[in-house]
Amino acid sequence: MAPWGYEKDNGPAHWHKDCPIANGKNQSPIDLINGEVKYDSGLKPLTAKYVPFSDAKFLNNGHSVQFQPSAGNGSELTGGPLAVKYNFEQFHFHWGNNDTEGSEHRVDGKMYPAELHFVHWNSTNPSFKDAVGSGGPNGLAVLGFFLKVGAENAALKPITDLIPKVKDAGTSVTVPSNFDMQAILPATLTDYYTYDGSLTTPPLAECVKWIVFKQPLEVSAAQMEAFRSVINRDGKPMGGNYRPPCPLHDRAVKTSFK
Ligand SMILES: CCc1cc2c(cc1OS(N)(=O)=O)CC[C@@H]1[C@@H]2CC[C@]2(C)[C@@H](O)CC[C@@H]12
Ligand SMILES: [Zn+2]
Repeated sequence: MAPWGYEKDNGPAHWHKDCPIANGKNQSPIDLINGEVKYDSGLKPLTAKYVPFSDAKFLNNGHSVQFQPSAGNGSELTGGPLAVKYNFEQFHFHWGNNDTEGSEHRVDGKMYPAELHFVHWNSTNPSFKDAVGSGGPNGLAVLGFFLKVGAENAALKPITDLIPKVKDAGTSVTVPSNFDMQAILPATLTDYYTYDGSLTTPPLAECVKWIVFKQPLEVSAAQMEAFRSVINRDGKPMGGNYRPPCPLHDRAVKTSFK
């Protein structure tokens, strides 16, 4: 099969041919149906401690645009549904070609124009790749934030301002060392959905504790348009780089809020 993508001839409906786990029982994303989730009073807020990176790239990998430090620097995630400390690895985005589509997770069938994933790996593993392959849903912890169009997002501006420099697949740019990643996050990481799932692109490994925040972040229309100028390896707009929802099977979605 042609390398995987999001087009008609290589999109999500084809992925099972190279990745049979695509039809597994713990796949992501899912539709978060409020009538079916279960409040869990044991779910505490999460704590993300992000230290500014001295050497990080912002890159276009053909499927997304991604913030990627060259090495760990002690940035970590703890709390919530997590039993141990998780190290920050990268963040990246999924978006649509118009405001009615773009997010991977949905809420009662509603899609947001984009979704931001902060990726962390279980620190009991020697490396990120080991964590991906560690088996079971505790290898990675991914924070998902919906993006909606509204006020300009000043914390994300240093990143969205770099997008024109990574318009073409395979390009990258150095991120200024004064970029404050912590500022992207809401002050308190309280109201979220959490469930056991997978990577949302091949190899679709079922290694992710998903933590999706109820409250969307806002970005301006201009910031949304910046994403829509990015192109993929086929020279087409990258917008639409989201997988449709997968069956829940017998998983429970828990919430930290009533
Ligand atoms: C969770 C973020 C993440 C990590 C990876 C992918 C996709 C990912 O985004 S997502 N949307 O969170 O699932 C696809 C490529 C994967 C990578 C995890 C590590 C690898 C599996 C490598 O070992 C080889 C291919 C890599
Ligand atoms: Zn993602």
